[in-house]
Amino acid sequence: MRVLVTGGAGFIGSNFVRRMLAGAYAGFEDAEVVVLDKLTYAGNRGNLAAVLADPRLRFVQADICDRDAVAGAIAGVGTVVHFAAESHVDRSLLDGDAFVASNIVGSYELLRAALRAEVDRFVLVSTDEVYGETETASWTEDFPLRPNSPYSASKASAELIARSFHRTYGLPVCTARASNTYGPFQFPEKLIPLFVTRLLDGLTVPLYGDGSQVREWIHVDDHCRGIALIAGAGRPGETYNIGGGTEISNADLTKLLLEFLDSDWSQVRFTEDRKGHDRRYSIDCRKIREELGHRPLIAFREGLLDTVRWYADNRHWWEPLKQPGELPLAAMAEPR
Ligand SMILES: NC(=O)c1ccc[n+]([C@@H]2O[C@H](COP(=O)([O-])OP(=O)(O)OC[C@H]3O[C@@H](n4cnc5c(N)ncnc54)[C@H](O)[C@@H]3O)[C@@H](O)[C@H]2O)c1
Ligand SMILES: Cc1cn([C@H]2C[C@H](O)[C@@H](COP(=O)(O)OP(=O)(O)O[C@H]3O[C@H](CO)[C@@H](O)[C@H](O)[C@H]3O)O2)c(=O)[nH]c1=O
Repeated sequence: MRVLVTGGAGFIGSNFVRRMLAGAYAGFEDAEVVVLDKLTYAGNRGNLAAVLADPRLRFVQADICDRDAVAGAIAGVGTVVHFAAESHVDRSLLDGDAFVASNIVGSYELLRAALRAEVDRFVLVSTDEVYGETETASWTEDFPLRPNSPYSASKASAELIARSFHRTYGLPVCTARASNTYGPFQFPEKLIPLFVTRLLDGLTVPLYGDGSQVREWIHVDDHCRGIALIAGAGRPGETYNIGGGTEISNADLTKLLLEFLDSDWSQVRFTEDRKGHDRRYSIDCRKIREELGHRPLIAFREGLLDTVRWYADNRHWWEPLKQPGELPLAAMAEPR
């Protein structure tokens, strides 16, 4: 069986490819993997260093908007797992162009190619951010989509196009909406790797607003296992939430990171809030648990501590990725 993994050189995609080639996913033990990745600022061939020499892996550097490249990469593929996207909310607030191109147009191109290639399964990796924000409820899959950032709106747009391909043409699409994901190889722009790498450098960390916003966190291994279960046995046309079950405010998460890194609250700088900042994300994951037997296996505190250790041990990986001054909100952070 051949599996096309778009965005396989990014954070979650590279973890997924390494685990798949290690035989971690039932039904995919003999899979050949084609990685299709443009290698944007967030993509790094080195993320796949452990498996690049594996003869079952083919790496194609191309844009998912490139029709001919996509047609070439998808030939002979049975399952598509579509991770490739612009993924950082703050960047989408500065400039949405790449988000519309990659997340909407690119997803359309892949769906179009998957239809022509008659694939058996197309997993669209979406996000819980498409629901917007919630005060008290935990979202089930049938909650309305109310995305609030250009990023989440672009992801919701891809979902709607995918839905139309299922309804109109019968393309066997499944959609996954996972919560905030953490673990090794995450680009040091998202909260956890940004704060960990800055604290390792002895710098302050920029906490947006009053730090009371709540996110639900899942370890990347638990997220990827959910995606593999959906790829193997998800029902076509269905959407599955994948959550970690740990809700925590950004301020409390920051306290944990300070504790792990022997730092204190004087390292925290409150900054201007993110525009349109969603207050709370929370998902109900009964559907994937009952249908596919998925539940998170990695406890948050242990997973977070392992992740902190990984960044401490892998400075050579993140040191070249530090980009002072590029992000809009980096203006609020001290220069590196
Ligand atoms: N990180 C999270 O917390 C999280 C949570 C839920 C869902 N997701 C979704 O999971 C997917 C992966 O997220 P991530 O955090 O690993 O992202 P990432 O930014 O680390 O990686 C994205 C990858 O996609 C590639 N890419 C981007 N545009 C491309 C294009 N036009 N053509 C080909 N490749 C392209 C990049 O080079 C990179 O390798 C995304 O679809 C994201 O929306 C992320
Ligand atoms: C980068 C940064 C973030 N924050 C806050 C904003 C959020 O409330 C919270 C987490 O921010 P981020 O790490 O950027 O993640 P968030 O915006 O929630 O989005 C993530 O989680 C989503 C899933 O919920 C994914 O779809 C996105 O791809 C992923 O980036 O921390 C800060 O307070 N300071 C910061 O410097």
